Amino acid sequence: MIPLLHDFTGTTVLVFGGGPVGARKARRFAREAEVLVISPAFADRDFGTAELVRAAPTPDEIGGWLERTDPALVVAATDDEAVNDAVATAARDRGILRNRADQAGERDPGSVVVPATVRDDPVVVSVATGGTAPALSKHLRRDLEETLAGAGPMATVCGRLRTELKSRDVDPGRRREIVTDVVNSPDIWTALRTGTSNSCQVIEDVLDAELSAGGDRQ
Ligand SMILES: C[C@@]1(CC(=O)O)c2cc3[nH]c(cc4nc(cc5[nH]c(cc(n2)[C@H]1CCC(=O)O)[C@@](C)(CC(=O)O)[C@@H]5CCC(=O)O)C(CC(=O)O)=C4CCC(=O)O)c(CCC(=O)O)c3CC(=O)O
Ligand SMILES: NC(=O)C1=CN([C@@H]2O[C@H](COP(=O)(O)OP(=O)(O)OC[C@H]3O[C@@H](n4cnc5c(N)ncnc54)[C@H](O)[C@@H]3O)[C@@H](O)[C@H]2O)C=CC1
Repeated sequence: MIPLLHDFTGTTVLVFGGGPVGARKARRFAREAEVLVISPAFADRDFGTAELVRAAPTPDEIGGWLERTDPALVVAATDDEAVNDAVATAARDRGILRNRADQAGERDPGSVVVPATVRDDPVVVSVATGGTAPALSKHLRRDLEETLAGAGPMATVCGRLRTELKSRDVDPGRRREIVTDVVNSPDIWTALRTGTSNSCQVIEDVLDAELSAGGDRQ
């Protein structure tokens, strides 16, 4: 399987199963998509902004739900294997992405897996174990949360610097050098992590240093 980032904005994600696993998947996709959770009962969990629909479809009713809701992705997270099978088959027949929460290993072409994910926007890192050890994915995700502290603001700094340097016609070689030095600077990482400097201050400092160095060179 090959990891990709998929934009779900403006799409519907349909989740079958309102247990803890359905809730976790619903929360995940609700940050971007309209999520509908279909289930006869709902665990006392956070489903994010998902819409909860009380129903217990039989396997031969699953296709109808897909036709009516036209989802970009369907999640099979019920405790009924026949229903999960029907969800996977109905989605495959219609060319819709599908995620089975109750299976690992061998799966249909076109199926997707949900990795453990750390976000410090705009940075995102995901971990998967080929379905072998989801608990390990979770463990590594927690470790990565610490390693990645400050990565979001660092990405913001680099992005704004690139724009600023381009608009000032700094040559591409020098631009790359400046951005690489910023990414490798332990002082800037510490400043962003501890909050002693924010992104704007770091950008201002780097640009000031570059402009005065440019002045010296002339
Ligand atoms: C294949 C996959 C399909 C998919 O769901 O996409 C899948 C399948 C299964 N998971 C099972 C069990 C557990 N899953 C978790 C947790 C997570 N599982 C997630 C993903 C995936 N799980 C995909 C593969 C990812 C990979 O390759 O690593 C995470 C990363 C993402 C998310 O779900 O959001 C999320 C952590 C999120 C986080 O915290 O960051 C825990 C730990 C816990 O709950 O605390 C346990 C119990 C401990 C254990 O068993 O390891 C079982 C057995 C069920 C049973 O025994 O009945 C199956 C089915 C089977 O193996 O047959
Ligand atoms: N991928 C993952 O991360 C994990 C996957 N699992 C697997 O996922 C499945 C779900 O896990 P949990 O949420 O803990 O189980 P659960 O048993 O707590 O919840 C299952 C939900 O499915 C609903 N349901 C039953 N029949 C249905 C139907 N016809 N249509 C729609 N919903 C229906 C139930 O009302 C219940 O809300 C488990 O059977 C297990 O195989 C379990 C742990 C982690």
